[in-house]
Amino acid sequence: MDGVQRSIKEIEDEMAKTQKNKATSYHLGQLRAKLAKLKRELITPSGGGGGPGQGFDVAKTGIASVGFVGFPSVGKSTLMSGLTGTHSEAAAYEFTTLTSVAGTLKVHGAPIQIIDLPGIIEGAKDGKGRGRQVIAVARTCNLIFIVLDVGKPLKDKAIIEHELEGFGIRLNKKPPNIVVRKKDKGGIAITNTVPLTKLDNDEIRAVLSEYRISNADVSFRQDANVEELIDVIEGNRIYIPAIYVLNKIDSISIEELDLLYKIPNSVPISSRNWWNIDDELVEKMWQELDLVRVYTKPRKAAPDYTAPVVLKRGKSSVEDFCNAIHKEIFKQFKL
Ligand SMILES: Nc1nc2c(ncn2[C@@H]2O[C@H](COP(=O)(O)OP(=O)(O)OP(=O)(O)O)[C@@H](O)[C@H]2O)c(=O)[nH]1
Ligand SMILES: [K+]
Ligand SMILES: [Mg+2]
Repeated sequence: MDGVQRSIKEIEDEMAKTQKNKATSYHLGQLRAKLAKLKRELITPSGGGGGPGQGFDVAKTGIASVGFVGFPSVGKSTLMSGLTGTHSEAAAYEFTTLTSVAGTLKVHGAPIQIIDLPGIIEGAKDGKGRGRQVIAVARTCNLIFIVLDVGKPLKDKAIIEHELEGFGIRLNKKPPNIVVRKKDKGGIAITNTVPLTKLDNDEIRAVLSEYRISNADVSFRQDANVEELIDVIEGNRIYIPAIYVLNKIDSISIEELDLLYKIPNSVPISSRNWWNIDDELVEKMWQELDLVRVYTKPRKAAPDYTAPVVLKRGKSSVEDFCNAIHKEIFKQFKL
């Protein structure tokens, strides 16, 4: 354990033995903020070597990208090869895949980049295995498939979520509706449009002070917790949708399968037998990517339904459309 990791452990231990109440909330707020700052050091190491993304970067193609994250041998490569036709080696031993392998899947006319990645293990974000590089690629994707083996305990799910969270990725969450507006003077003014049940003023002040913010208007428009406040102050969080792909259902019973359906945002599949993939998984992927198809209609002719222009929702203005076909067209359009 290096210095940073030891400090993290000390703070976590102290937080664990500190009961939350009025008297301790300032102190707990301070500890939370200190912890977040230390974790940031872990993921952005100063000095060369081992930086995120090294040797692993994927040239982005297509309209959106989906990255596969999971423990070794859960079936990521089997699924990726089947979806895209691009060969990614699959085998019964762990760490078969050693780098990123990208392919393309066409969904409703839109080319989607599918990125197979090496398996990750607990401690990945702290530099174990190739975890950092894997997570760094995942950070750049529009959607993450968290691939799990239904034959293994589902505690894997919590471990992977923790690894991604530790790298500033927020899964299936919206950016917190909190605004911190720094000023030159005037001290701290805290306002809220909804009651705050998870945070008190002391805790908020402790966090701000830990980040050396002494003059700011802070407005809460949701019942936020301390983590969400810190996320807004840190500012480098990435909000990505995730689907839990529960693979190898061919190896379990119907009763066990019923239980799996209770996991939110999940799709049980078998990549070996190709069950539940084309209709269920690919459709769910399409929904989560939230893409918009625009059909072009030549004058005095029927719309062309074979070649839609695909845009991201919220980025589907006439300008975005023109940009998608050709940047020059938009310039002409403005005249
Ligand atoms: N029973 C069953 N086995 C599967 C399924 N999908 C993959 N496998 C097997 O699981 C093993 C691992 O598959 P891979 O596709 O290499 O898994 P991976 O997650 O890419 O593994 P790494 O690259 O090592 O992380 C292989 O022996 C596959 O044949 C499935 O749906 N059912
Ligand atoms: K494998
Ligand atoms: Mg693989």
